[in-house]
Amino acid sequence: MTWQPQRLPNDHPPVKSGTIGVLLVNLGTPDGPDPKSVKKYLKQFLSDPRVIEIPKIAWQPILRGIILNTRPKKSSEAYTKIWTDRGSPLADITASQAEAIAGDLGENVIVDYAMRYGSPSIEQRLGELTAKGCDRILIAPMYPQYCAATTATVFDEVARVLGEMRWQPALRFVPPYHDDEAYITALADDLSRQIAMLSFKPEVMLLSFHGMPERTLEKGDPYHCHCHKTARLVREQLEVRPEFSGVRFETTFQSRFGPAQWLEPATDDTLIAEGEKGTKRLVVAAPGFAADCVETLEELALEGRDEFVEAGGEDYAVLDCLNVSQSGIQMLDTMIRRELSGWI
Ligand SMILES: C=CC1=C(C)c2cc3[nH]c(cc4nc(cc5[nH]c(cc1n2)c(C)c5CCC(=O)O)C(CCC(=O)O)=C4C)c(C)c3C=C
Ligand SMILES: [Fe+2]
Ligand SMILES: [Fe+2]
Repeated sequence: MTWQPQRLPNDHPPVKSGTIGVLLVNLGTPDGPDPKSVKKYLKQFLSDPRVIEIPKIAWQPILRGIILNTRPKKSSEAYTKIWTDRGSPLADITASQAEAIAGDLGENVIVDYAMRYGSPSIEQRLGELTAKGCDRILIAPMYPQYCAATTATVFDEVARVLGEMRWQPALRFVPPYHDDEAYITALADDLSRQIAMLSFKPEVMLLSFHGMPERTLEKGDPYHCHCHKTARLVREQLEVRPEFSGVRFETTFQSRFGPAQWLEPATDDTLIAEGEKGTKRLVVAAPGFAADCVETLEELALEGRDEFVEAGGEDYAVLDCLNVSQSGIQMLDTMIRRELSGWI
């Protein structure tokens, strides 16, 4: 008997392939600013062992018994102040970033965004991309500085989702870009543009990064070093520009959480110390955030102003993150094109 090729069953499902996906991933945000939505979000976020590195058996009773009964109310007040009719600024800006780079990469590339915690989830978006035929996917964690609590947890979740797929796409990840020339130049140009628009010339510029427990540094997390390298490279580009002549640069860490020792100097303590020692004009930039969020719009812009002014400061401004600025989108486009090399 001669060999016959095996015939496919008539009901073989149609399979789509040949498309490339790009998924921008940022931290996440509640679905609404109300305490219930914030509680749901914090429960998911703060249950991640990459974020709180305390054994589950010790941490879960504290989280469920104390934190989730107190923090949602306080955080909800902060979210209420920054919420817009387009929802959470973090999700809104990340969606706009995806939209802005989508057109440039060609018809065969689908660009979308996901939130590591909350929605749209990585699971949902990976499902949608593969259903649209993306058999190659580039994941872009929107964190310039590598940190286990942010960058690594995106990888963990992508791996978990792929673990449930029969036909997995080929995957690439955008590496941390804390010292990438495209990022440093975009930051320097955008900060210069914004400084030129201020009504005052600052004496001090704080470069404020999100904090981390200090012990993560001892455990080998490169986050602290990445932040300091970004700060040095941006400062080196800025201090030779006329609009920054005489400006003193300081690097600080914000958003302390819980009783453990966090990276120092703390942004809030520094704002108070600057006001008390006679600094009158101060600006803050937050280069570690790819998009404005509750930490920049509320903690820095609102709480930070009060702290500085109550301590004796006068003029205060928080500059926008790269968001969808021309420099920011050009930088994302450059990095994503580079990481898609050979695919497009
Ligand atoms: C940019 C990098 C970030 C690191 C590093 C990071 C570490 C980290 N964060 C918490 C706890 C909270 N963070 C919260 C908000 C928040 N954090 C980041 C980024 C990093 N976090 C962003 C972009 C945001 C804003 C989200 C938004 O919806 O706008 C919050 C929630 C707000 C609040 O209650 O204050 C918490 C809590 C820990 C414990 C941690 C490191 C271990
Ligand atoms: Fe955070
Ligand atoms: Fe905060």
